[in-house]
Amino acid sequence: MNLSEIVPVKFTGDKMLVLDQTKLPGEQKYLEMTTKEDVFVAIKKMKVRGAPAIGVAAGYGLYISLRDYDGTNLNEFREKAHEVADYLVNARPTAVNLSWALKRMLARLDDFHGSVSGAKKLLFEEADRIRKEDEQSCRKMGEYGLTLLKPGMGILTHCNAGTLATAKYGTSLAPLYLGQEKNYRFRVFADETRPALQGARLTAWELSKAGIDVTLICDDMASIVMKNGWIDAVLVGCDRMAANGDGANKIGTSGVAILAKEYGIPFYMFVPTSTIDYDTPKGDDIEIELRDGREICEMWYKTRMAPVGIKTYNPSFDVTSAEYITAVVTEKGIVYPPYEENLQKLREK
Ligand SMILES: CSC[C@@H](O)[C@@H](O)C(=O)COP(=O)(O)O
Repeated sequence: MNLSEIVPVKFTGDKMLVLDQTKLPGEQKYLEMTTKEDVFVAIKKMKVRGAPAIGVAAGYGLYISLRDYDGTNLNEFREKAHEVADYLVNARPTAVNLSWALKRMLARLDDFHGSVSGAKKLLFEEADRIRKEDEQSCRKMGEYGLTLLKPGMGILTHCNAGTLATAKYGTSLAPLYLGQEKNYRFRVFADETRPALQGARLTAWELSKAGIDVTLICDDMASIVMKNGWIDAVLVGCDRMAANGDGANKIGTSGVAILAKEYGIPFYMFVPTSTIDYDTPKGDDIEIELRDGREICEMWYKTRMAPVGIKTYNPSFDVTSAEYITAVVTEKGIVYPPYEENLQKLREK
């Protein structure tokens, strides 16, 4: 498969299109985004999901929400841009790439002096730059990540940090794609990742489409595949890494990390620098999204999975404590503990 065939967010002509990931793997359907509400709902309902892809959607989303502004007053245009950003930033709380991308767009706009049409052009160009940089950054993470792996290794994944979650390649799946080009023959075990099934619906789909050997397991099977000796490394993405190296990722990730430590298996977290939040000192300070309980009981299945009216608790992410992370792979290189100190050094690179 050519990875360019799977693009979660794209601009075709003057249309912003989002691949509706809630329909995958059954249907590949693009939705056109024409308003800020379309973009907000697409992010909230996880039609576009994965931290970097959410950042890309936010960038283009800001642009499409403002391009029909028909005034000529730049200050008023800026105010509107801040209003739209304040709205979009609330679509989901955990992945820092959402606020990171919006802040970056607004900073460019605030520094700009010229016409409103020039400001619109600048916003589009900045959104496009965020997308292109993400693609390059994923490629670099893939190259660094591959240096940690050997041909034939067994790999465990959790959630989807693949091409569907980024501009291209993915973060933690990028080394698998680059390894595939070199005939590394990895054997991948993909956790299904309840409740939204990103592992089953998305990771298993994109890896198998690429011809990579992938076996789908339920989340509660991670321990047995580790015990069987089938896993040589765990590769996961990240939604927000605190300054001390604690990393929030899809619910269940911290359990996988604890298991990996128990079995002596390296646990690698792939974190573009756009996902590091230096303003958040530690994992406990990261807001964990709580989602609708219907995801647990009915949403992804044809029949109900639980009694009507059952109480639910549905946190969408958890924080893996830095002590369980063997290394953090970024586009600027691989970072080892002590994270507090070594993540800071990345800022100078
Ligand atoms: C490169 S994507 C990294 C993370 O965003 C990913 O692992 C993840 O947890 C996605 O969660 P989701 O709820 O599907 O947006």
